[in-house]
Amino acid sequence: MRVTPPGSGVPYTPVMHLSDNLASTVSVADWIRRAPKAVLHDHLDGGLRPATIIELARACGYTGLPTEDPAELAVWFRDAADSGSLERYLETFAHTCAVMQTREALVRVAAECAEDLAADGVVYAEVRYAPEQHLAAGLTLDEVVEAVNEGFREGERRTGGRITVGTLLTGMRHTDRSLEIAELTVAHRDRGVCGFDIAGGEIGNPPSRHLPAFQHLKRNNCHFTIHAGEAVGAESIHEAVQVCGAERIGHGVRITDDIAEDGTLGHLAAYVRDNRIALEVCPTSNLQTGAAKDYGSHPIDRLRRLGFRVTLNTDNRLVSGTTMSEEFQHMADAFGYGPEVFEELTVAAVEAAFLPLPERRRIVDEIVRPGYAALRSA
Ligand SMILES: O=c1[nH]cnc2c1ncn2[C@@H]1O[C@H](CO)[C@@H](O)[C@H]1O
Ligand SMILES: [Zn+2]
Repeated sequence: MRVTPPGSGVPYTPVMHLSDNLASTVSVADWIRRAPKAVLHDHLDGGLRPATIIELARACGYTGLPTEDPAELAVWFRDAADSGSLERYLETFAHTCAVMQTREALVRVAAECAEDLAADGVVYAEVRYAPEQHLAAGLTLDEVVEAVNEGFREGERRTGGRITVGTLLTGMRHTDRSLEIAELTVAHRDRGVCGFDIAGGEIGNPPSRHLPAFQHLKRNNCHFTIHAGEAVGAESIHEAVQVCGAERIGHGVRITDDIAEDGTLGHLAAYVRDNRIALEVCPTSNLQTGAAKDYGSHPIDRLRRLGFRVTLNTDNRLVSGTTMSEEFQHMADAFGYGPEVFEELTVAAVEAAFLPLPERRRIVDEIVRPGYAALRSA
């Protein structure tokens, strides 16, 4: 049997060993798509619809796109990002950011993002972007945040409330606006913004460069995560957690530098595991940037078995050519994961969400658990 998961355009031959209590009439791709999912690490500017980029480029007069054919553009992004280098991966964002400079464009991209995630079975999402990258046509930082929030509220409405989306405001590691973005996060908290992040090229830009931003967030009891342990090893994770105070780690897969072959944890790895610091793992993106060799040898499974709070994420749906369903499928193929493990990963993500505790519990108890129970009895 050959089935095509949503968004991939690539035929799959699913591994049919996911029998766990599931009626055999339900295909693997089908139950994966229907399974409730939560994504904590998804970049707004890395997940646009190709056709939208082309339309927005025409509207704003951007002539730098490599092609005006949507299918070709999707392939171009995935291939260009598939270089083994994080820096090259990040170069592709010049095209998406170029067309995300007006209020209308931001509202549209955010609304479509909510729709696309919901269509893929995502019930809770934290979507991040760097407001400083959307000022070229004259918007202010506040206007950028308001436009994106408006788009997400519109997208939630269009899906009939099937998804809840919060945003994380990202400061870029190579610029010096992180304190300003941290202040913006505090100013818009509880109004669509649930936290802060630092992203961009990791080499040469340690998180401690942005200490004043993190101190401001801490003084104001605000949540934040930091991209670390993607292109640089465990020392980057150490800074993010111990110097800056990150509650979650974006990627974090290089924590394996601090784990011996026999599974003995060094002090940093033990601290991360024992404090339940969530790792926002993005397998396909890791393959493209060279942080992992292939799905089968990706450390996600080892980390999960060692008791780390592992979550599964897309990073950039367009740039990495993926969806949550496809990430699930890759994990099913590589490690034989079935509904039990996906339920565990989804609950872990909701528990690590930057949401009030009662809201996390509501999503787990009223949406995630019942959703998986319904799948099992299908
Ligand atoms: O995996 C990643 N590692 C580091 N930075 C990233 C990654 N994915 C995207 N961005 C960066 O975050 C910005 C805001 O969304 C993007 O423009 C991109 O430069
Ligand atoms: Zn990322």
